[in-house]
Amino acid sequence: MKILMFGRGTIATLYGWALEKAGHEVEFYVRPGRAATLGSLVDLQIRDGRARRGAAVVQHWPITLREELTARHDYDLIVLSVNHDQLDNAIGFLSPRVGDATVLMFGNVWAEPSAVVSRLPGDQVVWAFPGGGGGFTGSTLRGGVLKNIFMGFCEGSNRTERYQTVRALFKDAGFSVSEQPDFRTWLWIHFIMDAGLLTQGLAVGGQARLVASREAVKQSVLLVREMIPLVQARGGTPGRGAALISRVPAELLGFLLHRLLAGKNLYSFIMEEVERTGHMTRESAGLYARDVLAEARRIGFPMPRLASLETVFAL
Ligand SMILES: NC(=O)C1=CN([C@@H]2O[C@H](COP(=O)(O)OP(=O)(O)OC[C@H]3O[C@@H](n4cnc5c(N)ncnc54)[C@H](OP(=O)(O)O)[C@@H]3O)[C@@H](O)[C@H]2O)C=CC1
Ligand SMILES: CC(C)(CO)C(=O)C(=O)O
Repeated sequence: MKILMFGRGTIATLYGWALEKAGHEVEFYVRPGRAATLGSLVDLQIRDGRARRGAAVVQHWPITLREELTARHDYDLIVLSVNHDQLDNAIGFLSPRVGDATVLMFGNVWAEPSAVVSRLPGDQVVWAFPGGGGGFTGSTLRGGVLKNIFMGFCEGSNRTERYQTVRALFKDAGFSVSEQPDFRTWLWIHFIMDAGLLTQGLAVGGQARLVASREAVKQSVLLVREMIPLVQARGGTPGRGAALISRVPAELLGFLLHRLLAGKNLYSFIMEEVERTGHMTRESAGLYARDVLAEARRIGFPMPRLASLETVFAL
């Protein structure tokens, strides 16, 4: 398969590498003028959750950057993994250039998913979310991929041939796919979990401090708990996981989440690399809470706990 990763960001590079290793032809679209600065080599210092014990990968990886994309391209798949506030712009650029490619939406979304992709041909859009992460320092990529990725359906999308092809692409590359039928709600719940953790991280002076404190992790659970009804108010249908967050004592949830975040596992390693590389600035981390609070205010939904931390995440 011929694959275009949109941008040469963290997720695009991690999964571009994994897909190229699985035998596909992978290229990166970067903004005009960026190829020379980015260079055609990435230093990978990552861990691969598909291998035993998340084996380390240290490799100089030559990549192909493209600064141009016309509608007459021959890519089978375009992987769109940009920050949620960059989606509108990226899709505006892509919409007249999609051609016959499948577009894989592969990152955070907080707006209405069907509205986000409304300028793309609906039957060419497939939804997924990465199970990996990290960040760049210069041309060195630190982080990793978990074995699992998430896929699912938003309004108007379903188990089409294109969906099956993308699913098979990842499975054949050694990933396991966790299928979430109501992907719209899944994306929103994931987003508020990011918002809770990132906001509390900002409140205590960084994700490393958050992870070191069971109390701070518990506070992030309370933030997420407050946000779940907002997802419902927007028409989402939070399932069992969200019900657990709402009902299980925060002390216990804080304890369990703290164990996951502070434990020696690939997920906590990846989150440490996000922090260590400075991938999230104060501004980008605060964006999650700003967007959640803006939506709450837009629909008149009270969110006192989050609002009380506004000075922490305001611009
Ligand atoms: N990093 C992580 O640990 C994780 C990230 N995610 C999610 O995955 C998504 C991608 O994140 P991540 O890879 O970290 O983000 P990055 O900021 O690392 O990468 C985004 C890339 O997209 C490029 N880009 C954005 N808009 C355009 C455009 N219009 N034209 C050309 N290039 C563009 C950016 O280029 P430029 O620099 O020129 O703007 C940048 O290279 C996000 O939704 C994020 O929340 C999910 C799990 C973990
Ligand atoms: C790691 C983080 C918060 C930042 O990129 C992220 O985007 C995610 O896990 O969804």
